[in-house]
Amino acid sequence: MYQVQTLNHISPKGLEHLGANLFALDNEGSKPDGILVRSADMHNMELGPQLLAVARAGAGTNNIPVADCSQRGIVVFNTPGANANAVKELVLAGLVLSGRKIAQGIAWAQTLIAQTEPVAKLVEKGKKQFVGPELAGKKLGVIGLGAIGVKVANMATHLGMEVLGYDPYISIDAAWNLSRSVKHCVNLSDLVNQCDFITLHIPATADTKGMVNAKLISQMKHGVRILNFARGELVNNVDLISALKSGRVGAYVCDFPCEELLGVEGCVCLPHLGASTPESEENCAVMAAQELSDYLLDGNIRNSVNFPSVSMPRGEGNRICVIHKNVPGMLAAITDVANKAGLNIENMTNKSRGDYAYTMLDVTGLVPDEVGSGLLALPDIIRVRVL
Ligand SMILES: NC(=O)C1=CN([C@@H]2O[C@H](COP(=O)(O)OP(=O)(O)OC[C@H]3O[C@@H](n4cnc5c(N)ncnc54)[C@H](O)[C@@H]3O)[C@@H](O)[C@H]2O)C=CC1
Ligand SMILES: O=C(O)C(=O)COP(=O)(O)O
Repeated sequence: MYQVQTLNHISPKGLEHLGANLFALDNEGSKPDGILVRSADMHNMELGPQLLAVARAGAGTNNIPVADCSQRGIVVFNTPGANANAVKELVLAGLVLSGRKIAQGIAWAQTLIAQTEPVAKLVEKGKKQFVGPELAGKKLGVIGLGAIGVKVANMATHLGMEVLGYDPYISIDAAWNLSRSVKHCVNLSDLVNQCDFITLHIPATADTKGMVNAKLISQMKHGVRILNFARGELVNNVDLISALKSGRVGAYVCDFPCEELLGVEGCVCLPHLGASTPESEENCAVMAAQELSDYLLDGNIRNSVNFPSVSMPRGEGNRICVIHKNVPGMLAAITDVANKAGLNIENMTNKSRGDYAYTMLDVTGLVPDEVGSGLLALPDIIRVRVL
């Protein structure tokens, strides 16, 4: 029986994939084998030595100590693309919100109730303060053309916008899915200096944190409207607020409110609603639960952010799963331990990713305890499981 701890509300449709005969679900989870998480911050959590995997029901993994997990042989999964449509639809709202002063208009309309003049008359008199531009014919810059960025870029072409995209690491899949009318920018300056609207769809990493700062803003068009449905950390808020005050930035629509942004004119804050649809919550939960189950039960790795994708159909016999450093001689050392125990290796697979690698062996014959301890005694072996 595997213990699975949920750190956030996870759609019950996903949890159904963790059958009660094999998995015990627990919110408190004193010693979980697996963790299911959305945005809960895990950086200061103590992760026990028994923890095998963390599955993020969503895209961003900056709330998880991924490097530390890698060193300890904890596999971290996410659910690529599972909430992309939900975010795309909210970006559509964000585009309109950033131009048409809808949030300000709604807030103003609410104040009319207390006035002496008829509301309809006040509306017609006051509406001119909320005039804002249309999207059609304007230039949209999409920074990051992954699961969400591609959907946003393609959608904007259907709104009659001219779309420019920037992503130096674009995947082949994403490139195939991108509309041919999206213009490819090879550097960021090229994109930011001509766009009326700019939308961010990149992960928060050491390289991207604070990337929208005074320097980048100074290269943007006067009055540019910026949308951030990616992560708050991508933007230097002090620089952004000062650009909103000077009018250099016309509007900032952001899914990540924080103290300094609230109440700033021109800033529209949403409470991290990008993925908050029943459809997306269900998609993410189902995918995360399946990834976790597949790894805990069979050792297969799919959609991990820190270990390679490795899977084999399960046959008869036992499976030995080894997480190790990506250094020469490991395969020979691992198979040597299996041979010495008299095991016949029926199938074997090995893949590496950066500093780490993963090897799975399907063997016939009972696996004696010495195999596990023998493997763990080898240098550069991080974790061994016999399933
Ligand atoms: N507001 C919300 O509720 C949600 C926010 N997100 C955020 O959006 C981000 C993107 O999500 P997905 O599109 O699903 O991820 P993804 O991994 O499919 O796409 C990210 C893209 O960013 C690109 N990229 C990385 N560094 C870059 C850089 N310096 N410049 C330009 N491009 C760069 C990558 O090559 C990749 O194509 C997530 O990491 C997460 O932080 C994701 C889902 C929901
Ligand atoms: O998937 C992501 O990166 C998100 O930001 C969504 O977060 P959530 O699952 O709604 O807490």
